[in-house]
Amino acid sequence: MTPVVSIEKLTKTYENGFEALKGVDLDIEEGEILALLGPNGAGKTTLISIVCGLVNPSAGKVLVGGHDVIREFRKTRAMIGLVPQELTTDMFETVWNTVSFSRGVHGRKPDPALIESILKDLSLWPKKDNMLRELSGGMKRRVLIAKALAHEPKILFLDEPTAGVDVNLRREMWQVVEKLRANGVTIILTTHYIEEAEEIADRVGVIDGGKLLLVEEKTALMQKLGRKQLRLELSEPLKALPESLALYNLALSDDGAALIHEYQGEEGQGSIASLLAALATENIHFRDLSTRQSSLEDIFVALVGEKAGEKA
Ligand SMILES: Nc1ncnc2c1ncn2[C@@H]1O[C@H](COP(=O)(O)OP(=O)(O)OP(=O)(O)O)[C@@H](O)[C@H]1O
Repeated sequence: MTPVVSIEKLTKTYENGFEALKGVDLDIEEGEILALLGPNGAGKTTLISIVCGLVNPSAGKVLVGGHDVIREFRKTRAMIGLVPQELTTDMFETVWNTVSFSRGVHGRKPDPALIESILKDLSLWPKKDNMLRELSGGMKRRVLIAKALAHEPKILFLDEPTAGVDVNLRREMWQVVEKLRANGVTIILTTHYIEEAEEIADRVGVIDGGKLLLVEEKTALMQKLGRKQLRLELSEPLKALPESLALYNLALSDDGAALIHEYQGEEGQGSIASLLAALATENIHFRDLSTRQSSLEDIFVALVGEKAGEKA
């Protein structure tokens, strides 16, 4: 399938000499939700801005729907909706006018029925005649999305859609994103919240220092890099691990009261059965057991290191 966005060897050096992107290659498939994760200053906004034609690349090529974002800017921009972090529109304007105006800016003919359905989808319909300043923070965020959708883009970029919002609103935003995807919109979002990527993305890209460290299916990524842990609470504490258990990836807790077995993805099933048998042979009994799977956050921190850990 031809990617809807194709980014090739993209670099960006700002005027002050700062290299914000260092050769990024990325294909985005139609209809997917891609989450770009990365610490502050990683290059996420720069990347999005280039695709949206707001920042010029230093080298490389970006195609949107097969069109070059520089030479065919009008065509590519018309296909893209961009949801920035903050509302910069006139706070004394009404919701209806703000969203309708945005359609006009992109050269599209007025379509009140469409604006109505966008506002209804985003639960903004009852507020259509309210001024933006009269809306709650969450409603303002939804107006940003409505504005970006008013010209019927095929691709929607969301720059940190849930930064600084409460848990309920975050869940609500995720539902909005899901609904858009169901309508066939391709969605690219940047986020600091790993939980967000874990929850809604089909694929996850990790950017750090201007480089795309990886981009992979979320579930495959978690299977491949995610570690699992089995913890056995022992009936009697142990002073040391018996030698016969050395071949299992086992650790004894500091107080000797628990055994911790780490394994990767699917390899575990077989090893757990034989570990339990070996414990029985050694006459080691346990009173309880629990398992834990490493999250996308663990994977991300391991990849990007402490810098990301502080942010996450
Ligand atoms: N106009 C500019 N001139 C010089 N440097 C810039 C400019 N814009 C961004 N940068 C630098 O490029 C790097 C990448 O910035 P960018 O905004 O793309 O990061 P980001 O991943 O979006 O970060 P954040 O999560 O904080 O929004 C940063 O170090 C930033 O200081």
